[in-house]
Amino acid sequence: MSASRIAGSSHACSLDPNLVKPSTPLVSFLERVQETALATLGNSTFDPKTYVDLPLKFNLTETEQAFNKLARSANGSLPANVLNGFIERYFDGAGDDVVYHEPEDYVEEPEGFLPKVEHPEVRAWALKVHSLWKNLSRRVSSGVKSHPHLHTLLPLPASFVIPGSRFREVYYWDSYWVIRGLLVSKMYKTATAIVTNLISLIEEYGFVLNGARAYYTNRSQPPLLSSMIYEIYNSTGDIELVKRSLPALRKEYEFWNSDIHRVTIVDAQGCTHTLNRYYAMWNKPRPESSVNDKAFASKLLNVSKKQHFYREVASAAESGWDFSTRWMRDPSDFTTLATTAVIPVDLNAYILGMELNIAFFAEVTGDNSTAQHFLQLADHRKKAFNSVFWNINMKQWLDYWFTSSTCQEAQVWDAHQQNHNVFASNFVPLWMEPFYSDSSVVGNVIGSLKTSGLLRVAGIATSLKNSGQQWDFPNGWAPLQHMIVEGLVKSGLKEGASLAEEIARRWITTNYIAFKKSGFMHEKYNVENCGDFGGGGEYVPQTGFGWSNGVVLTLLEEFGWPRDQNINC
Ligand SMILES: OC[C@H]1O[C@H](O[C@H]2O[C@H](CO)[C@@H](O)[C@H](O)[C@H]2O)[C@H](O)[C@@H](O)[C@@H]1O
Repeated sequence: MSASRIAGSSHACSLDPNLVKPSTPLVSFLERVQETALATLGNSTFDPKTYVDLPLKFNLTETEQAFNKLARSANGSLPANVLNGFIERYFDGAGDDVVYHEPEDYVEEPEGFLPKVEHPEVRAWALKVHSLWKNLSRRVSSGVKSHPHLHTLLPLPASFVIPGSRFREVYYWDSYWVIRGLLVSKMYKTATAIVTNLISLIEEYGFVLNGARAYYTNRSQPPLLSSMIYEIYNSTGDIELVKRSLPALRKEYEFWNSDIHRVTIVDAQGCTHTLNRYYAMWNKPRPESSVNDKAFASKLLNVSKKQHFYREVASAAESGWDFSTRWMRDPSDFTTLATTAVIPVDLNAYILGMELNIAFFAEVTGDNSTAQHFLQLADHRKKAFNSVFWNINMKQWLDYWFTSSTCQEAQVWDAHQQNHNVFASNFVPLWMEPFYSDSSVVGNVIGSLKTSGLLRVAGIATSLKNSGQQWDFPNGWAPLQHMIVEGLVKSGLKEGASLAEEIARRWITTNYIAFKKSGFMHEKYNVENCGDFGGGGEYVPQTGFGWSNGVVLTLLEEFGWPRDQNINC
């Protein structure tokens, strides 16, 4: 459907409306502190996440008692000096429990670093990007390990790389691009340490959490762990890593195929397909954004509507695309988020990747029956892609929206329920071998990508909707474009290679310009007029952020930068 509103009941696909993974008493208490801080300090520079990241100095009971004794005004506020005094006395600073870590495999210029980058300025910049791994490397403090109940930070066994800025902990899908960049930097140990942490989360919680915080235990993020392991194995041949990962990966596969994430759909030919969706085990405000979520929910009239909305919000966070009109029935109304009613193309592409990677790992470790089993699962999913997602007219794969609330029962496929809006995710299947190796599919997809409107000044945008949401135009900085680029290259088609190169050139150039003009770690940079790329304030590459560093280094490795190639637009 091309209309911007997507049909269906507002309660599509709720299983058990009460399905919730309880959070800890510390998280609930810190949400109260967050609420008081907002009432006291006001909205202007308020970051709710800061408050749920505060480590306790004393035990929770004592802290809570002291907090309850503070005299509040009717709206719940405190005098600012009282609040600040309380926070200073009872808490360490947000992030004090995440300490710098000196990566043992970091050297200033690794041997064989980016041989194809000859341009002296670009090379110097690439080395600076490389040096950021040092700035972004962390481990948990010893206090987190000895007194875990005082921290929302989870006690991970190894070091990790954080995205940066307000994100002071390791994130699931960010780690994929971080690891790709670390491999370019020849930092194999650092890359493996990240995977060790993610595996430990599966061992503890049954899945990889959104991020390593107590308030992220109700959801995951796009499942890219098997791809991280695949890339490390490809670079190092570390078969021991593969062996120790396999049980965890199979556990993660079960998580994504459990009742909450699994959906069935009967196609136009009467064949039944099993696919997956995002679904958070949560129906309350996200603790790290509690005050914001509550403000949105305030217009909803009853508790069950609010709970439903909160689950859709948390499920959008599970998608990594928080937030985008992609998940909204009405793009102008945030409370119409309906993430759990969508069967997303990209999620299913990642799970297809997981099936193929598990099959590959089983094969290299000599477990042929597991390999065969997962190849069969991948084959079924490939068929589902063709029947459920593929749109022959648009020549791309489209998200599918449920029509009714009974996603436990198989639904019958209806062409009108494909979402005809264009998103970068519509092209992510190109990253997968069954699709990039099919030259007629790739040929068609290249044509539709070129005319999609997604190709912009900084590469591929995430969406075309100018909604003000983080993952929509003009803010959509798209790490996903790296996957699309890789698929285009792997297709072996000349046209694919030149389109990939063009996308990479745009991403690298605009990131470089942003760096030159405002340095690293700006939250937003307005690329104004970028010569033949166009521009006009459309895109804001986040130079210096963990995953954008990874994308820059990986694209530079693939495409290089000749001495005589212009870098200024
Ligand atoms: O605090 C709000 C949200 O922040 C995270 O999401 C965003 O940052 C992540 C880290 O870079 C990134 O993985 C994600 O795609 C971004 O949208 C967090 O993951 C969310 O769960 C959280 O609600």
